Amino acid sequence: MKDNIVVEAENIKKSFGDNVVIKDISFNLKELEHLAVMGRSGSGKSVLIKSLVGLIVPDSGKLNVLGENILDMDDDDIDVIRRQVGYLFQGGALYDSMTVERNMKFPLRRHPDKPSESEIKDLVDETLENVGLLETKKKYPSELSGGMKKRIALARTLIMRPKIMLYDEPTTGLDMITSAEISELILKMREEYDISSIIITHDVSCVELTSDRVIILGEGTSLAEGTFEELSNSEDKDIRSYFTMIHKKK
Ligand SMILES: Nc1ncnc2c1ncn2[C@@H]1O[C@H](COP(=O)(O)OP(=O)(O)OP(=O)(O)O)[C@@H](O)[C@H]1O
Repeated sequence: MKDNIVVEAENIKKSFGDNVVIKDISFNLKELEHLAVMGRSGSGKSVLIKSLVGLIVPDSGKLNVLGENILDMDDDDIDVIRRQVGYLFQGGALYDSMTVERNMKFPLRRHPDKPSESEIKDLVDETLENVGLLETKKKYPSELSGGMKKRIALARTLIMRPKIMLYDEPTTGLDMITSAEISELILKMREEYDISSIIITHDVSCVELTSDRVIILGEGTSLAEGTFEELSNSEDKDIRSYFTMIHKKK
């Protein structure tokens, strides 16, 4: 991990009408760091990471992503940042009517370098190879298992070579072995592509395997911050409880 800070959030606040979701949250993400974000359903985890790519605009606070204050940006400038931040959505939805290959090519239309056909083919092949699924290129999503779909969705995000990855519950709905494989893949992708990541998850094993640091959100704020070791052995039983079976599933 390096000391450069790639995300800096200070005193973020966000309400939807009367629903105060984020009262006051500050955190940062260092280059090559893996930060896990835990918290009960509805604690604002997704709202927080959506605000990093301009999908949700906080009511107040400071938000720097890759050195840019994204709250002061117009849509075109946010788009430049967005291309460098990969977002693996909860459903990780692939287009069912397209083969894996076409799904992979889809985001490249927005690639600023406008790669040639042969460069696109190389990018698709290399990225699929890296998630171990080159052989699925001509298949449709309906022919793939849940774990495979997740890998392809990840590959499709990685094809843009993001500097930051935002994972929204990457292992939800997968069995324990497949979940562990996805966690391993998250680690491998950091090595391969020098990515810093924020990983929202309820999966304690995923936190243990992937994270350098953990924050727990609750009551609109950060309830605790530390390593997996520190928080899972916390003296505060409420904090420890996030690492027990009760919180493994929603
Ligand atoms: N676009 C929106 N408009 C209105 N309310 C919203 C919007 N997005 C989120 N919320 C509200 O913000 C709260 C937090 O939602 P969020 O999805 O961030 O929770 P979460 O911690 O990610 O939960 P989960 O673990 O279930 O995914 C919820 O009460 C939700 O209804």
